[in-house]
Amino acid sequence: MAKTARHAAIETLQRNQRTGHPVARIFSGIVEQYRLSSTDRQLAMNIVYGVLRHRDQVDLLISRLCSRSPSRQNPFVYQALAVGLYQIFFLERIPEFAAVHETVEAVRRSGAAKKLCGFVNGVLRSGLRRRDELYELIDPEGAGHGLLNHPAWLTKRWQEHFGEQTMRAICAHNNLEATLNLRLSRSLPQSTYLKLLQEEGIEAHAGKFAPDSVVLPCFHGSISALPGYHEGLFFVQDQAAQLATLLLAPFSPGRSYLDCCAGLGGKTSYLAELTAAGDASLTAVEPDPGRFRLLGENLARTVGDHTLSLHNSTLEHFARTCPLHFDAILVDAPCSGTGVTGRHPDIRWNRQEQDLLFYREKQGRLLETAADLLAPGGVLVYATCSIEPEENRQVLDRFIADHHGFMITNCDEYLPAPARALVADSCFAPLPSSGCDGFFAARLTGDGEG
Ligand SMILES: C[S@@+](CC[C@H](N)C(=O)[O-])C[C@H]1O[C@@H](n2cnc3c(N)ncnc32)[C@H](O)[C@@H]1O
Repeated sequence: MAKTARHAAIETLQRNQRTGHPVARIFSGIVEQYRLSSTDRQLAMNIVYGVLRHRDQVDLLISRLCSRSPSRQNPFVYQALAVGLYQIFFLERIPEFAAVHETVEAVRRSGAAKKLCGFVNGVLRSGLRRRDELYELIDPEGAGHGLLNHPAWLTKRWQEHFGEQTMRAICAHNNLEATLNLRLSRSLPQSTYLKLLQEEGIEAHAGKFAPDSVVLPCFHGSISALPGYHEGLFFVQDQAAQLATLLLAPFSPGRSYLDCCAGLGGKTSYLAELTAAGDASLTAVEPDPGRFRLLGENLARTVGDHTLSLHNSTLEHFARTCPLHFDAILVDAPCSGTGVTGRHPDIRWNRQEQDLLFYREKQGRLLETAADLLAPGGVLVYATCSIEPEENRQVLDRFIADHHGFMITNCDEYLPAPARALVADSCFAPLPSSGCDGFFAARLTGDGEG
């Protein structure tokens, strides 16, 4: 039987709850399995991300409308109720009838007993009838003031580190739909691309902080359909990630650069652009085979014939066999991702506080390994998309305590003027509420600074 957007949404949420695997990975498997049309894919993704961004509010609705609490519901039924109620209370463009009917139909097509379909139908209809009263209950500006849609351990530590007001601003930001951010190829003037988007009827503006960035505040289509995709004229990348790459300056001819944790190549490809004028050598390391394949594809699309040396291995393995030293090294370390839980809302529900200590150890080891590959007078940039001190300052403090030759140099002079407001204690440290992703980057230099 054909599967629909609602079924894909319910199934994705259920698998995410059961396995803790990233929603993006689960969803792309489901899209392929169900052969969803692009419209259904878009709707299903909106619903999944929306439910995760409004989890506390949706759970409160379920508690009010059912005698059983969310945790005691059958998992498929629980996610079906969440999907139905999210559409009724948050997606204005979906007609009420479709929200209820399509959700109940998805439950029926999953093979659920008639009684369960009737139960879901009854709860959703009751939600519709009591909509005004329930809206008030979940309104964060009113009765729902305590509903932050983040786990308590995370809001508690943000409150301690940043204060109540900033913690609330971060949560409010994370609960909004994320913008799409592009980094343009340096061969393409920002004004030309903005005009091109305008001609296509796509709303866009220049990024506030990063010089090569363009922000699409409400784009819902396919990225490969944007003008210039196939010509490699842009890379999807948040402004914070773009700015962190600038810290590897200087980009002068003849220097050698190493990207230790290249991932999908966002920063590698920017580095290739920044060094394109000179005769620089660029090396990138990424152990995950799937990411390494995409890294190759992304670089082929955006960087063209720039000479790059790519290694599908861990940094530790690479370091054991590499005879070279590098003038500038980027350690964009694996992390908890608490700075990007607006863009990836599943992260907030899948992480636990003790994960931070696991990451801290791994990040420390990667930084140590990278430092051994640094040429005298070189620059070492340490970065994460976490806003937790364990993964940022604590990693640096431990590293500097063991490596007396290293010190943190102020990021200020390597960033464009508007981004300097995002520097704290010499490090680049924007919070998610600042207008770009939450991020952390420090620029370290050894004896005889480069
Ligand atoms: C934060 S992501 C990097 C994002 C990337 N720099 C970008 O801009 O798109 C961290 C990456 O580190 C990789 N990684 C994990 N363990 C590693 C190791 N031991 N050595 C090198 N890379 C590692 C992960 O596979 C992941 O792709």
